[in-house]
Amino acid sequence: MERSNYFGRVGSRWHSSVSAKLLCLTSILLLLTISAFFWVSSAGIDSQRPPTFQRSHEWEKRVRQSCLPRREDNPLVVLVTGAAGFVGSHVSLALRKRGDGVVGLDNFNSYYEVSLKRARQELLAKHSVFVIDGDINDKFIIESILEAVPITHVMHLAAQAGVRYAMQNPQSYIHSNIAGLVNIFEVCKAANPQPAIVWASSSSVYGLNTKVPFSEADRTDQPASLYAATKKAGEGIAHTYNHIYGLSITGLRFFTVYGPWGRPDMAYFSFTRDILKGNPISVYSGAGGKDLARDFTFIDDIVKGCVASLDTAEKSTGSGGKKTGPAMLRVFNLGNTSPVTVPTLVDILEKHLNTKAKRQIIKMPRNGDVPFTHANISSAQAQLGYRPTTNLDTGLKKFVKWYLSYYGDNTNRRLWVGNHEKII
Ligand SMILES: O=C(O)[C@H]1O[C@H](OP(=O)(O)OP(=O)(O)OC[C@H]2O[C@@H](n3ccc(=O)[nH]c3=O)[C@H](O)[C@@H]2O)[C@H](O)[C@@H](O)[C@@H]1O
Repeated sequence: MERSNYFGRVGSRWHSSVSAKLLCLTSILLLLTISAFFWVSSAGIDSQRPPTFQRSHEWEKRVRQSCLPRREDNPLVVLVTGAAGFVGSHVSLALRKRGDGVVGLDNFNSYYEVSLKRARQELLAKHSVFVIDGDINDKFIIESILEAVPITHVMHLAAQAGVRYAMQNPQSYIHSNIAGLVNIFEVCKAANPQPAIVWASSSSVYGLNTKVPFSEADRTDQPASLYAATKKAGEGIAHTYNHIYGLSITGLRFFTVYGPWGRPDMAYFSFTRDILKGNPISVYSGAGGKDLARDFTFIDDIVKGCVASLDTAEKSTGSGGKKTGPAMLRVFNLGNTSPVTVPTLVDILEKHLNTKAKRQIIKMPRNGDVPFTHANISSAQAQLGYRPTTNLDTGLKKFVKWYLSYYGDNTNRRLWVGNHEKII
């Protein structure tokens, strides 16, 4: 055999075995690259988890304990978002006290003093309600909660509230009231079984309407603030998730809610603080010097409306994102049906604080405020048995009692107002 041929043949055999090895090596390398790519990208999804949140057995145990019902007759198992907030903490407490399972979620942001939110969290912990530190935009946390326990209802109260702040920080309203709401709906529609949802809309959707009292069937095309616009958008988004995925959704249009453990950014609260400190208060007046008015609604009445909405919410009809039939979609006014002017609010505060206010009457700034609100609650009365019982004088007396016990009548405490801290 010619050497050259031999080597030729050997060479060609050698070449073919080398190329086979090379091919094999390349495909292994290719396989490794592809799997590495998927591992990294999945790691990328995992690494998107908030560094603070780790789903552990200890965490799951705390969630399950918090959701363990304490009554037999059809207890609810409710995820309350915004549970360290004003309405959220009251609703969580009411549900837990009657024996439902409750777990909370709150991002403890600094829109107002975080210490007040932590104090509400401590109060809930004393009643075995676990409030998880987390943001409604974090899909992983919400999926983890729904996987850890059979959540039957989501009471979605987490939001960027406040009509006037929207002019300072518009993005915060998109982040919480649009993106956050969609995220809640997204996780719920994919859950199996899908929970029913009750969420906080707002009386501000009535905007510049002049027909009073405001009814749910009225057009709501004139929002006066970005806040109101995000709440109106939320109602449209709710319709979409109900229509496509069969989510049972109830929207609640709250009317200027006030009471103990309230929000320091609201007038009744900030007026109280400033009256006690001897600081002037700005009382806005409307066109032609007309007094502004609100249908102020006491927190205990609002809580009854929230709980009745949960109790009457029909099940969602979807399963794992697929709708199997028409689902409940509702919107209710939760107000007091008796508007009171802002100057009268100040009169009542002066009486209960036994201190004269230093009033500065100023023209209502173009800040998203509306001249008045007034709720027609016949729909909530008929379908929820909602009947508000606390008038403003009685409610503010209870608020002032709480305020003085929590802050003391003149102690220097650090308060977050807007996004800066100040001594009150
Ligand atoms: O009904 C609602 O849905 C809304 O009620 C309140 O919004 P608002 O009615 O503006 O409540 P406050 O900020 O407490 O204002 C109450 C009244 O006091 C007036 N005001 C406010 C602040 C101030 O310094 N002076 C003043 O006269 C406002 O114009 C308004 O007429 C809440 O802040 C919103 O989150 C909620 O969505």
